[in-house]
Amino acid sequence: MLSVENLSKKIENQQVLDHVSFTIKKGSITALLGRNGVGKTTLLQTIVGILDADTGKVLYNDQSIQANPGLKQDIVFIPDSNALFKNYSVKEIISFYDMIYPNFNQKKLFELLNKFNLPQQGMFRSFSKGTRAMFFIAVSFSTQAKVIILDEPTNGLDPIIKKQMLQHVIEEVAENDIALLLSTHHLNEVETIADHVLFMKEGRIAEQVSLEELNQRMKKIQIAFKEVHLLQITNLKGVKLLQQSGRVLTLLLAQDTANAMEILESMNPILLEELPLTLEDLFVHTLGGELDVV
Ligand SMILES: Nc1ncnc2c1ncn2[C@@H]1O[C@H](COP(=O)(O)OP(=O)(O)OP(=O)(O)O)[C@@H](O)[C@H]1O
Repeated sequence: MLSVENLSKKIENQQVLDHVSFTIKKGSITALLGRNGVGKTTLLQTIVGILDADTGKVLYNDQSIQANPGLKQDIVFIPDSNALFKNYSVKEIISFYDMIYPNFNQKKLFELLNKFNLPQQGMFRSFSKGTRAMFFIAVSFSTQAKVIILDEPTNGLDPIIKKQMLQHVIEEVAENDIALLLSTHHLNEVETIADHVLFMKEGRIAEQVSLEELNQRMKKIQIAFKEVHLLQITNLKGVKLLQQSGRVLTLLLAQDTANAMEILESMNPILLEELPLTLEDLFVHTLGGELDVV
């Protein structure tokens, strides 16, 4: 539905986006993940044309957005900061979106404001941070755009409203065949709602996969041996040590899982147990290094 092809962008001589390509599909939620400063916000802003790409294209239903700006009526972007609207009233913000999006549904907006206990009038600057964030999430779905792009949408939301909001996002995407792309640092939220993940590293997409595929491809295990040297384990192809606690090793089997399991079993472990794989394991594996990645 929305394809990004070879998008590159330099800012002040820094290659912030480096040949980024991926596709997001309707009825699907894709999470854009990456460490601070890898280019997530720049990517989202370049997709929607707030920033111009140096090279590359963004296609909506196979048509270039740059060449057909009218296509943007089907795409809505909600930035992580809504400071731009702080001097506007709710009424003015609604008029603004109503003017830009021909299918803007005010009835739906007021239903959502009601559902989430959000103010229906007043100056935007008088709202709390969480209320502002929720307000714009409600606005995004009310545009009835088919592609929704949210930059760190849950920042500032308390756990209860966040849970309600994430549930609402899942329902909207499924019911209205929306393609939703969101950037976040909160991996637990991604596990709750996303079906695809884009791992971004130094301006490039390091990996795009479905969570289902990742879970099939990788395994996390706990294993302990009486007399096997650690190096014998960590030298095995595709085996990564996540943690060591005495004799007990927590391993991520990232490639050729069946073969790695066979070799490990042949070493007569005194403990071998499969553990649930978390997105944090995958994040650490894909983006490398330390555990304090987000
Ligand atoms: N207007 C700008 N001027 C100079 N450098 C910029 C500008 N915008 C972005 N950058 C640089 O581009 C890189 C990517 O920034 P970006 O905000 O896209 O990262 P991010 O992945 O969204 O980070 P975070 O997770 O911290 O929000 C950073 O090194 C940043 O300093």
